[in-house]
Amino acid sequence: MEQFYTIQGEGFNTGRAAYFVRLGGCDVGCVWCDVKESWDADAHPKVSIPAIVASATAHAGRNVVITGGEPLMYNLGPLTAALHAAGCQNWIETSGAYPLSGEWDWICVSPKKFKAPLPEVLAAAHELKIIVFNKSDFAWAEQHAALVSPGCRLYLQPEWSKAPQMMPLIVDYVKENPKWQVSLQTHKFLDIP
Ligand SMILES: C[S@@+](CC[C@H](N)C(=O)[O-])C[C@H]1O[C@@H](n2cnc3c(N)ncnc32)[C@H](O)[C@@H]1O
Ligand SMILES: Nc1nc2[nH]cc(C(=O)O)c2c(=O)[nH]1
Ligand code: SF4
Ligand SMILES: [Mg+2]
Repeated sequence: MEQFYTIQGEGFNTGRAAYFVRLGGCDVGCVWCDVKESWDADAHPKVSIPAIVASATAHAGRNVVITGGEPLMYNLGPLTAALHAAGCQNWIETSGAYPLSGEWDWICVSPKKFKAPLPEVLAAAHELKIIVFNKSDFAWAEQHAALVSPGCRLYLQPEWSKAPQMMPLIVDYVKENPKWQVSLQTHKFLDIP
C-alpha cells in the first residue's frame, strides 16, 4: 500500500529509524483501526520484492518494519529472505490472526477481539502490544500475557481516540502491575508518518 522511512513510533523499538512497508489487505475489522484504507488489497498497486528491497536500502537505516493491513495474510518468506540478504533487520507488526511466515528479528503481536490470534504466533512474539479501548481490556491483556513466552515484553497502548479517558487508567495499572510498560503512538504527537 505504501512505503516510508521514519521513526518507529510504538513499542520496544520506539525512537529507532525504520523503513516501513505497509502491505494492503486486512479482514480483521477493528472498529478503531487507524489505517482502514489498507483493508482492500486491490485498491493498491503491486510492488515487486526487488523494488521494495531497493527502496528500503536507499536509506541509511537497515531496520525494516513489515506492517499493514495484516501482513501475515501473505507468505512473507521470500520478502524477508531478500531483505535479510540485503543486510536488513526485519521487524513485523501483526495481529497474529494468520500463520507465521518469514524470517524475523523482532515480532510485535497486537491481538484483536475481532479475530483471535493463533497460539503459535503469540508464542513467537518478542513484544505483546495490547490496545486499550475500554476498561475490560486490562483483563483481556492478562489473558494474552499468559500465552506469550517468558521473555516477551508487555505493552499497553491507548487507542488513539480513547487516550484522554484511558491514559489515567493505564498509568495506574502499570504502577500496580509493573511487568507492563506504556506504549504511545509517538509519531502522531511528532506529526511524522
Ligand atoms: C495498523 S496495525 C497493522 C498491523 C496489524 N494489522 C496489527 O493490527 O497489528 C499497526 C499497529 O497499530 C495499532 N493501532 C491501529 N489502530 C490504532 C488506534 N486507533 N490506536 C492505537 N493503536 C492502533 C495496531 O494495534 C497495531 O499494533
Ligand atoms: N512511525 C510509525 N510507527 C509505527 N509503528 C507501527 C506502525 C504501524 O502502522 O504499523 C507505525 C506507523 O504507522 N508509523
Ligand atoms: S488488524 Fe491491524 S490493520 Fe487490520 S483492522 Fe485491526 S488494526 Fe487495522
Ligand atoms: Mg500506524
